[in-house]
Amino acid sequence: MTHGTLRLGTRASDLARTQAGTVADALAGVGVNCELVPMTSDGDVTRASLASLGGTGVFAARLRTALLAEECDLVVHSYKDLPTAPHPGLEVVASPVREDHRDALCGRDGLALAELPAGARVGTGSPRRAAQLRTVRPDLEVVDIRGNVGTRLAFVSSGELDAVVLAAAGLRRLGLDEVITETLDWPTAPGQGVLAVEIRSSQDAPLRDALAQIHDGGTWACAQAERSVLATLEAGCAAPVAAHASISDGVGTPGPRLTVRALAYRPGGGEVLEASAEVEPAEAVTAGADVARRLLADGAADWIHD
Ligand SMILES: NCc1[nH]cc(CCC(=O)O)c1CC(=O)O
Repeated sequence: MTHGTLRLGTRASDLARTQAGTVADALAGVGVNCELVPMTSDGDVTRASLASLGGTGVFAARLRTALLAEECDLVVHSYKDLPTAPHPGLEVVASPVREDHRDALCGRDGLALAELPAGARVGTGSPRRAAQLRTVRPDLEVVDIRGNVGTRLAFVSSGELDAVVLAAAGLRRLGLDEVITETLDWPTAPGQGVLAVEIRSSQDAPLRDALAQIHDGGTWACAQAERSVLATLEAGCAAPVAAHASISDGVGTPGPRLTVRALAYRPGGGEVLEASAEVEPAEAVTAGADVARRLLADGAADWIHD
């Protein structure tokens, strides 16, 4: 690397900065110093719906523009928020070890999902979480919310909502574990809890070598399987789709196995399609595409694309 200190581009939210900070710390551990370059995107400054801003790629787009313009040397995304189409001139090259992939219920008065009274108001901005809530608890009122983690939690502390559902990863990274009243065991969004480090395709071997040292191959294989589901479904991160992969340790067996499970939910809840596969980790992408095609063959497209 020609530069002493690398410029690491991040969205400006507390969570994004914390995520970027974990990458900066990991790089420092392998002898590479970074300074954070926080950037505000349209998605951060408006209350308009994500769809009206041109979809879920708005957060990533700002960082990618800055990376291509050489305003920074690398950027950190939540893999969950990154569109599946590759971006010309850029490459996602590394993911550190995955944080908790699960969803978390943050309820008032310590309440778990089954303990919420009938008619309780539960906030989420995710069509997947809304469909899952409606399936498990059709008697609840699901309320569409937006905003960063602090804004969402404030709906509960203010009494406006009885609970919100958030990614456990974000809460844990922010040190907010104590607001979690239940970790939910339903399947989650492709890439949830995984960070994606992106650089320019033209960048040099020393940077790539440093990133290889903070990379986790198992996390990567799982994320690629999950994203392959999304790509094959031609779904965005706002689709009512869950995909989760995990890897067995391989101890006492011929080698590790990757299991990928994909689900599509009827947006109103109550109906779900499911497919899964178990393969060698090297077959992650093929397995993800395979389970997605089985969902499509079973009629998932109507739920995903409306
Ligand atoms: N779509 C917003 C978003 N993107 C990534 C995370 C959390 C961290 C992660 O999943 O890696 C969140 C917040 C949430 O879903 O509660």
